[in-house]
Amino acid sequence: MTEATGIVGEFLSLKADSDADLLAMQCGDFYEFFDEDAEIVADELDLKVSQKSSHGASYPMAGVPVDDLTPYVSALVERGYRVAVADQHETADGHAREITRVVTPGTHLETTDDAAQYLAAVVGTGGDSSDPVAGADGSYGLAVADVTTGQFHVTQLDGPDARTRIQTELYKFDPAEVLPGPDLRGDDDFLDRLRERTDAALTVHTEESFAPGRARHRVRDHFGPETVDSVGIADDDAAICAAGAVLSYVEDTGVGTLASITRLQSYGATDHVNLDATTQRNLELTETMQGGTDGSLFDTIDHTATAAGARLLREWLQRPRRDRAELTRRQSCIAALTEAAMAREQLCETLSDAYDLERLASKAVSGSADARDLRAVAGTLSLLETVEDVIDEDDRLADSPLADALDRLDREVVADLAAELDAALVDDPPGTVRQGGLFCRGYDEELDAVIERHEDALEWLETLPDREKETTGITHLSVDRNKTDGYYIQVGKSEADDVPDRYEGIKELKNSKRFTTDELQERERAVFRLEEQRHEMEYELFGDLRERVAEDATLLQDAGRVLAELDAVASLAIHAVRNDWTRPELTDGRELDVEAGRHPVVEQTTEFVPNDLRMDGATSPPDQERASGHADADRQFLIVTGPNMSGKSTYMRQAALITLLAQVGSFVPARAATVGLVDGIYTRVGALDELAQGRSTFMVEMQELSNILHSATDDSLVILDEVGRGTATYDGISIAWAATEYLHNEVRAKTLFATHYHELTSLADHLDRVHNVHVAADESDGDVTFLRTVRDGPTDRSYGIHVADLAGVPEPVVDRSRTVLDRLREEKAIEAKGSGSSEPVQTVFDVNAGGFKRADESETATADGGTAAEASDGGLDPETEAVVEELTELDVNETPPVELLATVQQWQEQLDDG
Ligand SMILES: Nc1ncnc2c1ncn2[C@@H]1O[C@H](COP(=O)(O)OP(=O)(O)OP(=O)(O)O)[C@@H](O)[C@H]1O
Repeated sequence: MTEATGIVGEFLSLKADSDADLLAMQCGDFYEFFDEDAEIVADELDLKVSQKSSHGASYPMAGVPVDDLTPYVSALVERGYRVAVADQHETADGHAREITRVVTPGTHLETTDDAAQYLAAVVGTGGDSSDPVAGADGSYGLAVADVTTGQFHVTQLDGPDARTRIQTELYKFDPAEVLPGPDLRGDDDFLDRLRERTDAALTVHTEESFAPGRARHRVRDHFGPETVDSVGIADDDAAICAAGAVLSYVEDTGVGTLASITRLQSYGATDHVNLDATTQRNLELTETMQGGTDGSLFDTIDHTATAAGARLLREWLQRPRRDRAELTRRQSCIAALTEAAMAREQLCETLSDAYDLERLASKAVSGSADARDLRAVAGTLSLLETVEDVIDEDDRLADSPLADALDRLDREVVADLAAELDAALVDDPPGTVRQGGLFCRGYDEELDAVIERHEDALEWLETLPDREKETTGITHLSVDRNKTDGYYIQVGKSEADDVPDRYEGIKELKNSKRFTTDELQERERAVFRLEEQRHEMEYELFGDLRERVAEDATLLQDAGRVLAELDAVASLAIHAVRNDWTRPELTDGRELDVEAGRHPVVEQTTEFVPNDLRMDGATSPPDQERASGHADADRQFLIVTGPNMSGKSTYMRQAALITLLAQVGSFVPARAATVGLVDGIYTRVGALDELAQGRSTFMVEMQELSNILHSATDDSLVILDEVGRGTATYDGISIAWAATEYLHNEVRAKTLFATHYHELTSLADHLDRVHNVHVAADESDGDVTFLRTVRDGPTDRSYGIHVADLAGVPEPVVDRSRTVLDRLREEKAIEAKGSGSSEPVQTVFDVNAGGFKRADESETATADGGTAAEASDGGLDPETEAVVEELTELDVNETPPVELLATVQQWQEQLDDG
């Protein structure tokens, strides 16, 4: 094939120079995609493909009008493509095109999603990555930016497990795009985990941008050397490398938002509660286990009025804090708002008119804000005054930290900017900045003069029809304008012959004729000239105004943050009031004492039975405890037993969510609660279907357990649901047993452990801080009533068969299971039911003797002694015999319960067939 030339050739060569997945190239009034790109785009966005011939060859082509590019690029980026945009500009000899920006998932400014959109770089220095579970020593740096709001967070983790911990840190941001440092690009384990845990696009950014010298220079250059020192990362090479790479990437993509990244925020490993991705998923913080957002914690408690408020609230849930002062501050704001009902409503009503100032700041900086955006800035800034009034007028709010939040802003500068924008822009400006109509009179003298002349000229045109009618006597005469003919006089056909000589015909239509005159042409030229002049002047003035706003980007970000914070605490107050939540007492101890606690999500849809939870704070130091050997020490490890479906998981998640909400600064669903602040919440939640999925899932379960045992500390909260269930019973019990001992003796974390292994309950007799609780149920006449009440002590039995019944397992199997269970319980014998004859012959498995006997036989035969054959001699058909044989070989203790049920069902079918 010959090489493409002309416009397609230009497209292909630009494309080859970029590392984007797709290129949109401006060709006059359209952005075109050619060749393969055209096909991909047409497919993704349902565009029409046409053919472009170029020097004998034909290429697929798809295009969108210039003004419509943004939504198309957004849709493509949201589908994971990196889209380069080549703009056309005029040159002395025609025009030229060049790539002006590459829009990527992490630098996409026009996102339609209100949630934060993070671009992250992660860098490792030193350490050995050969141990995938424990991670490696060394230093790992993470920099995370949200170009849509200008947020920029940096951290560095060192020492043991730094690699694993930095990954956990990364997942918390749920990044849209990740730039792995040079050392991590070949690390399959790291990349695999990243792909598993996030939907982030992985991008290879130039190695030089990660180089320590260059990165340090860039970071200092961007934020100022003092900032780097003052936020305490001057010596953190890994963090600096990551930060430098992010800045360089944002600059290279050319989306123009680099300047909106104004504040370097560094945070330490101890600022936030450790919440790994598994725990975020298990606790359904922002998404449910099924993947939807409805029914997540965020969905339940979010009553925010603004997108920025919702974004902040979500961030609070994903990154709970450990700083008691900050949490108490949030609590005090919420407390004041819960009491001041009227003021709260006024505040929310005011906030509902607020726009997303953080995002508007980024749009101003990147030059993409239009006049409506700047009007929104003005309107939102002026709301601050109303907000201040609302707070001032209610003593409870005025005396709370809510008032201090506003004081963080330089109110004079805010007022000046709002006033300037108000004076500049008309109330309802058009959505385009190139066609004038943006500015108020009085803003700029020169513009006013042009506008006046323009309007005079327009008035002459508007009054022209009346004058012409009068001088010519023509009745059906109008003056209009269109793109091709410009201004024209239109006369009805019947009078078209009566026009004066000065009328010059330009077009004939079915019922009318169009004319122009010398004077009209002259006036038209004047109008066009003035129009163009006005558009240009307004465009230029608007550019200046936008730059002026961009200079105040930090102020807008701060103001946006304050409003978002007010919105988030107001939302938490609303939820607390509506659901009767209470302010928890926060302590630096280790207790978790909840009176009449509820599950924040389940209580929305269920008549919830509240439950208490008591885990003690003070702990005797390990040596003292060992020395004393006393058995009734503190209560810090609860083994939760109870029937299936009784509410064990709900109870444990409730404990985790109450702790989490307390560390968000929120009120909690309980009558009263004292929460000792934790450094991390770790959960391992088994799903029943894992049984069916086999060994690999068990492997995952064990990896999660391993992570918990490695990461949790004595300040953590650990929730274990059914650990060890994915393997044979004895293995499972042993693992659960050993994990309990390790957590109790070595890790010493506050732990809740739900289990069906009744054997574990005896650990309470051996380990000081282990206590049993159970979710009570009532059983009478074979019916189980779930009481949903948690009581001290272990449960006395399991109710699995009742659940099998509820789940619709066929009646015969359920009945049969009951019999089998009764027999097992009585440690008597299981009978294998025969069929085929009117008088079923019973073969009996004697649990004590481990062998079979005929029901009418008095002697027990041993399992290995050929008894089945003897029994068959006594009249068993071959199907029954086969079942009996299988039954003989089945090890009840080694078989998971569900499998046991399935086997019983299969036997029944076999016997029925026989
Ligand atoms: N305190 C409560 N009040 C009302 N309903 C509850 C309560 N606790 C749990 N439930 C409801 O009971 C059902 C079962 O709860 P859950 O899944 O916690 O049971 P489980 O004991 O963990 O079950 P399994 O052992 O089968 O995993 C859920 O539908 C839940 O909504």
